[in-house]
Amino acid sequence: MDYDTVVLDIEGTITPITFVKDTLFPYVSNGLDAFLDRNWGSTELDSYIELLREQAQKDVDSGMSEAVVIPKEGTPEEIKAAIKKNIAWQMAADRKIGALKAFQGLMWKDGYASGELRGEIYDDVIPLLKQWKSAGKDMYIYSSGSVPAQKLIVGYSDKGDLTEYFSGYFDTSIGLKVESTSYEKIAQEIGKSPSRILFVSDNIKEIQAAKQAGYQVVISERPGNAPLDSENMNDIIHDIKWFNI
Ligand SMILES: CSCCC(=O)C(=O)COP(=O)(O)O
Ligand SMILES: [Mg+2]
Repeated sequence: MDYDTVVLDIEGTITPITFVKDTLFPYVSNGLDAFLDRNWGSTELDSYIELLREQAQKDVDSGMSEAVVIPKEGTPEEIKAAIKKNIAWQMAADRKIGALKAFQGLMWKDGYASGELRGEIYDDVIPLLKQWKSAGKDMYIYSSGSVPAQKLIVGYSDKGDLTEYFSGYFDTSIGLKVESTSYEKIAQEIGKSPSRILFVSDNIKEIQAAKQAGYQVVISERPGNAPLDSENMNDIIHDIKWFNI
């Protein structure tokens, strides 16, 4: 494989899915009540609630009967109850939607700052980052987690601050990870030909989208990742030890 740029997924690739499901998500679910009470009325929180509200309206408009609307008017208790219901619903569905991901990132910021959270990074990632760096390759992250959340997970990781390795970060504001146009836009933004970029992810749909955009691709197969659908794997490089690339 000959490439000069690497784009990495986070969950299921450089970070165990268990860290996200068993640590990051419960941090949000368990701390939401207190977080809302602590920050209620702040301009920052209001802007994130507005994103959730707009998304909920879009969901309703697109016919999602289970969507939970967040009212603009009402007592703080009524509005908070709707926010909690909205977030619980979205998190149960593990939605990769910008408004939810932004809100999660906002809450995680406190956890990383206090030391309660520390990003879990697979041991084999560090030697690879070093190898790629010394070979002059540029490294980026593309994750459904918000860009601030990405910077936190690699900035406050159990392997130290890894931000020095990354030239940039992309989230779903550039487009969904399962759409090939997102990868085309990333290539344009970083000024590289897709054929010179290697994308690594655990998600076959993301891999297929990147491949369709002309990227080189490698699937990350980690313990605990969702089983890969072999029917969709025909012309996709499948390397169990993706760190051997
Ligand atoms: C980087 S934020 C924590 C992980 C997360 O919420 C997420 O959705 C990660 O998805 P990915 O695209 O990295 O598989
Ligand atoms: Mg992933």
